[in-house]
Amino acid sequence: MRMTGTGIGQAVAVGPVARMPEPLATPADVRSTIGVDAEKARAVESLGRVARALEDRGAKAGGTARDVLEAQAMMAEDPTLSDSIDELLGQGKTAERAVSEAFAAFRDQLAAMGGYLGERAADLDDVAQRVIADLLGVPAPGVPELDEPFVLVARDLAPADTALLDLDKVLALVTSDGGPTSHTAILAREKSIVAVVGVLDALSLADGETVVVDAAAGSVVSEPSDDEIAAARARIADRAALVDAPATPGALADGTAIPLLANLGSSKAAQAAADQGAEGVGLFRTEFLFLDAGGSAPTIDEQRAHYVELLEAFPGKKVVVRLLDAGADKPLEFLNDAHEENPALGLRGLRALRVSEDILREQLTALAEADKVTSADLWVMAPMVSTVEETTYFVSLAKELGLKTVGVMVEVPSIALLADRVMAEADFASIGTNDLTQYTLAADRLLGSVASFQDPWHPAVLRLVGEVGAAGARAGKPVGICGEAAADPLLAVVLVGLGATTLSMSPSALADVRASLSRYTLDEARRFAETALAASGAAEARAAVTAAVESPKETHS
Ligand SMILES: C=C(OP(=O)(O)O)C(=O)O
Ligand SMILES: [Mg+2]
Repeated sequence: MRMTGTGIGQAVAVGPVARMPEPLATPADVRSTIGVDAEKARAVESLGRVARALEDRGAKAGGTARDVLEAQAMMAEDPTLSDSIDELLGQGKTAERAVSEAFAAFRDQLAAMGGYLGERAADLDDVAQRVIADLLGVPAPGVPELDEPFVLVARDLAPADTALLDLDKVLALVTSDGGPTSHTAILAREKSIVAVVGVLDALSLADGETVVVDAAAGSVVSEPSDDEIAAARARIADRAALVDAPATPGALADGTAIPLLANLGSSKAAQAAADQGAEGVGLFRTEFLFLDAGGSAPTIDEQRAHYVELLEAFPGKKVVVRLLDAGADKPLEFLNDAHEENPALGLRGLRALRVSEDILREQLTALAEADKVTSADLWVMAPMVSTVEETTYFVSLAKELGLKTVGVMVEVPSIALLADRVMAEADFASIGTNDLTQYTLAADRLLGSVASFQDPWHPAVLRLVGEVGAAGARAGKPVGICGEAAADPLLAVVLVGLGATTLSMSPSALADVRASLSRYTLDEARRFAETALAASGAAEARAAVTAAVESPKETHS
């Protein structure tokens, strides 16, 4: 049987299923026999113990996992939750029951919000289970411990479990819940774990049965035939060879160079990206620097130190730093108004920086100073630019403050449509396909209910990319892609056919994209682009290009 979901990455795995144990039963609603104060003491101690344990696991895991686990630890000690637990204890309930009810009420509120917050509901369930297990003195539910490697099947994986998965044991992850922005998906992507999330029938898989998990196809095949297993094993061997192959510069089959760059959010990840063959950095997101600074912008000195560390990791290489993109999915208290009804259409990105121009000037100054003492080739660009006038404003300010190569992100359809005029002002453009898709299809990128619209294969998005590519070629200026679209190996070829001159992506995607580009010439890439543009929707475009790739003769006719 073939089940489908959202695949994360391109890899494939074969192995026996191991199911996550089912959650603990809801504690019975019986009256406490030890009294309110004693129950309160038990609850407080347990919540504290679980919070500390989550923090310890976070410290051990580091990176994104640490942030996720620390957020969970904070949930355990959330004052609103502890108030409702106290209230329930006051009614004579046991600590187990009060914790269960209070967390369940809060999780329902989150789930009802949908989108990013809805996907945090699973995190809350996990914290509740850990506290109840602690109160009952039983082990916390978690990943099974087996001697042989297995495919882990679960409703949804708690961040605490994903973060600490033993990658030698877990061949793949299959979950019945969770969307592309769930923590499971984010962490699986970061750790390069083969994963398919949102497989509705996943829980019908039984312990011990063999499955083929294909992330590229977003499928899970149960009871696979011998041929299917052999084909999957051959792909596993091919991928292993690919990942181990020396990281040559990105190029098409006819030798056209397409530099492959990394998307980074912290200079700490720079060395690992260089090791995975990144030829530079195509998008350095600076929001994290500002989020970590706590309540105000970091000083010029603090910023300079961070930028120097980044630039030093790429001597002689291109590094594109994006100015602070606060607002919408990345709000910052000191720059954004929390009360906007449509923050994605509000004062975000360059619009917010322009209102607080001192912050913009300080960031540009810190970058110019870091550039002076390092040998990387620093480019800077502004996020959420929607007019030619904003382009002129940003380019002239950045140049006045000493930056040499200054460009804009193309994330809003208006400037893709006026790309000629934008390219006359800017030194380069970098297309952010995540936002460009959100704005072209009018679909909030954080909202699960409209996730199906958020597909960069949509010909409307591709047509805008083509406008920018053509304008770049006419002006003789580079056009990069730095949204998730560049990490899709087949779409990457289409984007090059539309005029992209560089591609930037999370480092774990580099090997697959490099291999895919090397299979096609520029002429073929252009033909695939035409095929995609001629389709009427995202699914049709993907299917038409996949068919063209599989029967090359037709594309030549
Ligand atoms: C690269 C992009 O920026 P971010 O995902 O940080 O908004 C994008 O919008 O495609
Ligand atoms: Mg963006």
